Amino acid sequence: MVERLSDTARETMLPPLLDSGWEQLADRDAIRKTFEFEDFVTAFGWMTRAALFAEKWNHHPEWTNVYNRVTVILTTHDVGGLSQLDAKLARKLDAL
Ligand SMILES: C[C@H](O)[C@H](O)[C@H]1CNC2=NC(N)=NC(=O)C2=N1
Repeated sequence: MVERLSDTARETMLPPLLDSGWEQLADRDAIRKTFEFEDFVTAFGWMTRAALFAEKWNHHPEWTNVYNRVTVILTTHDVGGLSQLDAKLARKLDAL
């Protein structure tokens, strides 16, 4: 059962993500990052690989793509805020 991140969990999980370019949204409990690629095909290829993990983990990003940029927002709808799954997916997106 996935749960909203506790204050203690946030203290360990969020700093590394903020260091790698994720930011917390002011108006909801979510994180956002814009990934930039060489061109549209590279961006879309990355989205395709990311989508396979999202589907495997049943945890899906809110994202938009404009040419070579993909803006990703992560939050866990089932709990109304950030959970471990968001940190896990964020780390995967950074690594892809
Ligand atoms: C029914 C289905 O398992 C849920 O809607 C899953 C699907 N993907 C999801 N993705 C995200 N980001 N948050 C969720 O709460 C979520 N829930």
